[in-house]
Amino acid sequence: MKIVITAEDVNDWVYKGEGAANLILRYQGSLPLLLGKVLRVQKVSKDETIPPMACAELSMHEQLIWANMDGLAESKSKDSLVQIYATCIMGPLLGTNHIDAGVRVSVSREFLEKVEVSTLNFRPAWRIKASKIDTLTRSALLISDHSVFPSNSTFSIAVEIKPKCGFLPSSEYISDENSIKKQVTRYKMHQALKLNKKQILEESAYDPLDLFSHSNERIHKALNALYLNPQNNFRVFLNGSLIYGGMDTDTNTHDTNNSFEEIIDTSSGLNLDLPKFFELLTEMISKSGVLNRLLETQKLDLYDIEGAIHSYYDVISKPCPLCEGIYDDGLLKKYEKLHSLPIQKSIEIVRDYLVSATAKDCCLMLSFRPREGEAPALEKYGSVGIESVDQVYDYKVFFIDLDMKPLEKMVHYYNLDQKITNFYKQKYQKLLL
Ligand SMILES: O=P(O)(O)O[C@@H]1[C@@H](OP(=O)(O)O)[C@H](OP(=O)(O)O)[C@H](O)[C@H](OP(=O)(O)O)[C@H]1OP(=O)(O)O
Ligand SMILES: Nc1ncnc2c1ncn2[C@@H]1O[C@H](COP(=O)(O)OP(=O)(O)OP(=O)(O)O)[C@@H](O)[C@H]1O
Ligand SMILES: [Zn+2]
Repeated sequence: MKIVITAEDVNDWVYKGEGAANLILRYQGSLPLLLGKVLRVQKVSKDETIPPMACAELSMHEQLIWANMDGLAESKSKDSLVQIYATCIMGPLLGTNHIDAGVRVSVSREFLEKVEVSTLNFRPAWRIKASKIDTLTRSALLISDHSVFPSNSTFSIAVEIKPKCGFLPSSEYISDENSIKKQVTRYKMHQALKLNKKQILEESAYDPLDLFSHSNERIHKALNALYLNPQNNFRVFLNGSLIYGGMDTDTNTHDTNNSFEEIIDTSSGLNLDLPKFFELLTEMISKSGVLNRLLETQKLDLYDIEGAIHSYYDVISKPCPLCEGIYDDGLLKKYEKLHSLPIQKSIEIVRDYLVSATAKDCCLMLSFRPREGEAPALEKYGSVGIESVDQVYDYKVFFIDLDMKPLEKMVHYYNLDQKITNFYKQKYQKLLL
């Protein structure tokens, strides 16, 4: 059945959240087909000088990168691109059972225009300033609401985590002056820059290396740090409604800690105090193994942006402006080695870098509910228990936001990397003085 969403349906769709590139609406109407679904609507930047937020149609060079990749290069619309990319490229890497590419539905221009107005009061001011709904597009993605555990039970809890990059790079192409990148995580260094730009109120103590470690103690520590300073890395939903963390990165949610603890302990019927809540999450993360696959995919970035950027210029057949300004013979030799690789190898380096970028930016949605009675959950769900609680929980884990990153973002990646590293080095040097 072809689904067409028109202006008459606007009251059935309410704001759920948004990222930089998409706005998410939750269905609150009565059509059984749409119950438990969200609609992912594309946005456009209000600043025309900023490159597109996501690939619309593939550029000539992108077609080179994604040639022979399951119909990607031939894909004509952005939605089908998003779907094919999530299913065919990210699926095999992350596990197809953890991926939901959704279905494309038609949306009318009037519907999108009305959504633009109806969501205004719910959107963070800085997001409104930066972007608006793309009213020129004619389709959107209908996806299951993964912040709800699909069952008849009375409630479910979901935790959304944006883990970011979980390893320290060791590429030989990182210049000596940036060797700090091999010792301090990108997340930590970026926090310093974000604080300086007033994008956050305080630096987070979250260390992605803890979350990706195989130590339950360190995973627990990471969750605790995410909880204390959630930014856009941690959110909790009760029955699909946000109860902890915000859509606003600089919202300080410390005041809401008490009510959150009360919800997970008594008022929701979950009966978990905070340490047990984290213990349970830790079990789900460890048992599901999803972070292992995510890390492997992130590690496709073997060359670091300091290496991959040179291959990028070969792919787009432009002289490398970076090599023109390097006077260190040793370093120049290394980069020349990259420039002399066969074009297929350069393409592979850039493609792997982009796939890794998606894996460094996606979110995990872990949803669970206490099992009622003896009945085991469906096979596709996992189950966990912790010693301190006499209860089994059924859970599922889904990745969200597995969008392809545009090739032309490579220059932005290089510039941001240098900015983050230089700022951190400066700060670090100041501290040593
Ligand atoms: O570069 P980063 O690490 O800051 O990541 C960007 C994210 O910032 P973060 O640091 O997680 O707050 C950024 O998130 P926010 O807008 O800050 O919530 C986006 O996810 C962006 O991706 P895209 O432009 O939507 O494709 C992300 O850009 P990509 O680098 O993933 O392309
Ligand atoms: N399928 C889903 N089920 C439940 N909630 C979702 C779903 N998809 C997205 N969301 C919510 O909406 C938010 C924004 O969605 P999404 O990450 O897809 O946006 P984006 O613009 O692509 O993000 P980014 O800024 O990383 O590019 C998520 O952080 C999550 O809270
Ligand atoms: Zn070069």
